[in-house]
Formats: sequence, C-alpha cells, structure tokens
Amino acid sequence: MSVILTLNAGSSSIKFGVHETGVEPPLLASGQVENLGPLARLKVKGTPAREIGPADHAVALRAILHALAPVLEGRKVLGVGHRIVHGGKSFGDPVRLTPEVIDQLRTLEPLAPLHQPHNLAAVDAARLAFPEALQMGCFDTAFHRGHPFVNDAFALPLRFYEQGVRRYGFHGLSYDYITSCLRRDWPALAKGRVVVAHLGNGASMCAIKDGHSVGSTMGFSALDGLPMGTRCGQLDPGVLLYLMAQGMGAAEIERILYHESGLKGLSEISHDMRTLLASDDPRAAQAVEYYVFRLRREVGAMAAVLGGLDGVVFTGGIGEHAAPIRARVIEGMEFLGLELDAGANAKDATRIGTGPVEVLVIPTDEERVIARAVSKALS
Ligand SMILES: Nc1ncnc2c1ncn2[C@@H]1O[C@H](COP(=O)(O)OP(=O)(O)O)[C@@H](O)[C@H]1O
Ligand SMILES: CC(=O)OP(=O)(O)O
Ligand SMILES: [Mg+2]
Repeated sequence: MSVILTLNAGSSSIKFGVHETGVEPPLLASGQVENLGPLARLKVKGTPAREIGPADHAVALRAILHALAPVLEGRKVLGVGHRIVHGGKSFGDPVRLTPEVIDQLRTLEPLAPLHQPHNLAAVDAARLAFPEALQMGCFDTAFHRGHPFVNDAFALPLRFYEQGVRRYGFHGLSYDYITSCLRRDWPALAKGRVVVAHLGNGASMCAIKDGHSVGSTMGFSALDGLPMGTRCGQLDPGVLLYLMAQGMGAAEIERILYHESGLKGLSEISHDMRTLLASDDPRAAQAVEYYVFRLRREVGAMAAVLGGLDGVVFTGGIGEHAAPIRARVIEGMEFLGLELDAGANAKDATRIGTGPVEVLVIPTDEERVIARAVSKALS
C-alpha cells in the first residue's frame, strides 16, 4: 500500500501523520514529539507517551522516523508533505520542493528563525530517507495571501513594501483546517464573520470573513501580535532602537525576542501554560494576566476589522486545552455577544458559548491540510 507522510515542525514540537492516499486521506498513524528541549516527549497516538530525553528538532525527527518504522514496513511512501512556515512574496499554493525552490526558501530563514531552518532540515532528512517520494511544501503564509493592503502593509516608505516587508501572517494551515471544519459542520457560520485564535506555543488570531483571511495579528515575522511561549508579540519599535543604542547586536536582540520573552520572559518560570496555571508564584499569575489582556484586546480589534462577530473559535495547544484561559478571554464580553457556558468550557466541549455569537473549540489538524495537498498533487 502507498502512503503519505506529513511533517509539521513547530517551535516547540514536531507533529507527524501517516495517511493513505485519496480525496480525504485516511489517517494510519499520527503523533508528535512535544516539549522540544531537555525533556522532550514522544507521543504516538494510541500508545503511552514516552520521555525521549533532550531532543532538538533533528533528534526528534530521528525518533519519529524510528517510531514509524513498523507502520511504514511494507508500505511505499509516495509523498512527504512539509509545513513550511514562510513562503515570502513568491510562494502561495503548495509547491514541489525541488533543489531550486529549497534554495529560495532558505533565503527566508532569517524571517522565521524558530521555524524555517527546522522545516527545511526536515525536508533534507525526508529526501534522504525517501529519495523517490514527492516532497511538497505547504505554506503557513498562504491562507493570508489575499488579505487586503491595509493588513498587508506597514506605514513605512512604500519601497519597503515592494521589497517584501509586509505583514504575511502565519498559522495559515491551521486557519485553513478550521475553515474547512466550519464549512462542513457550521455552514452558516462559515459564511459569516469569525475570529479564530490559534493559541499554541506560537499564537496568532485571524479575522475570517466568508472563509477568507481579512486580518491577522502576526506580521512580517512570527513575532508580532499576541505574546507567545517565548516570543514577545506586539512591541513598540522604539524598544528595538533603545536596545540597539545600548550596544546590542541583531543576534542578541533576536535571542531576546524569540527565545527569552513572552510567557517565559514575563514569568521567569516557564513558557508552558500548563506550568504557569499550576503555579502559585505571583509572576506566573502576572504573565497569564498579560496574556489574557492581549487576547481580549485583539478579539476587540478583530471584531472591528470584521464589522461585527458571528463566531469565535479557539484552537492550538492552549486554545484546545486551557479552559481557564478561554473563560477569562470570554468573560465580560457580553457587549460583543459572547457568553460562556462554564460547564461546557470546563469539559473542553466543542460548543462553549450560550450567547448570540457562537464560541467553539476545534482541535486543529495542520497535518491533514498538508496530506490533502500532497494527495491532490499525487493524483
Ligand atoms: N492541558 C493544557 N493546559 C494548558 N496549556 C496547554 C495544555 N496542553 C498544551 N498546552 C499549551 O500548548 C502549548 C503547545 O501548543 P501546540 O499548538 O502543540 O504548539 P506548537 O506551537 O509547537 O505547535 C504548550 O506549550 C502549552 O503551553
Ligand atoms: C508560526 C508559528 O508561530 O508556529 P508555531 O505556533 O507552530 O510555533
Ligand atoms: Mg503549531
């Protein structure tokens, strides 16, 4: 039997799937290595999670290929689909990853240092492991390509826009998946005005109107907008000037903004929402309060971009599992038509709102969007 392998290298995890080929490719195996760092865990769906010790993206990928060996035994991998975080100006639809395309994508590494190098390392590893397979790249920026100029530009001299200094927006595979779920299960809502909050280790919010992105909190890089596990989110550019005037170089500033900020930076405890919610340290509480405050602010902004609201969808690790965060985002938002069903929320139910505006929790599945694209390319 022939199969498709999907690889989704995020900032804190590598998620994977083995799919059959077909229009809606059935899933044979899936899982992730999560918590990349000193205490990484391998979870293969249907088996208990296992600590694999210190693991970066490369170690995690080897562990995944090893764990998948029994599943792939006697099956031919026809295609490997990769999440590629940055497609820049030139890439939108899924593309075949030829050496020329890979070279072009490498030039975007400085724009997404937490992702792009790992995405492309996975491509290299997959080409070695499955030399005959079709390698396809699916872009996190694609879903936002059609968003309007006002959400695409910065108010810098226009020549920078021409050079590609734009608000690309990310988490597009996730927004694509959520949009496909809405079309299938909530067709009226799918035609309406929806804010999707993708809250994982990285986090963004997208304003979606009739299935299309019209606004996103993330911009040129995956730093802007909401605060994240270790990333700062929206920042006054004057802060960067101040750091530079203090003598800091680009590499040091990059380390602070990508690795030492966000929940981790504010709490000085952890990037992980689970740890912060379980902590009684006031710094943890303060970091969570900041996180919630910024989320609420952006829900308001996205509702304004949409000219009203028909639904809010929570997804990503925090969006799917952190009931207290969802509650604190929705509480007191009756003025927007949002009311929480506390019981349903505590159970991570799909439908957690009781007000006129639908509030949903939908687990995302970026791998499925990738598998669909590879399957389509193969047929
Ligand atoms: N049960 C939970 N409660 C609160 N937060 C959680 C829970 N499970 C996962 N998370 C959060 O989700 C994050 C991982 O989200 P995920 O979307 O898988 O990450 P990635 O950005 O790497 O794709 C973790 O860092 C943690 O903060
Ligand atoms: C773009 C981005 O931040 O991705 P992730 O949430 O997977 O780190
Ligand atoms: Mg992710």
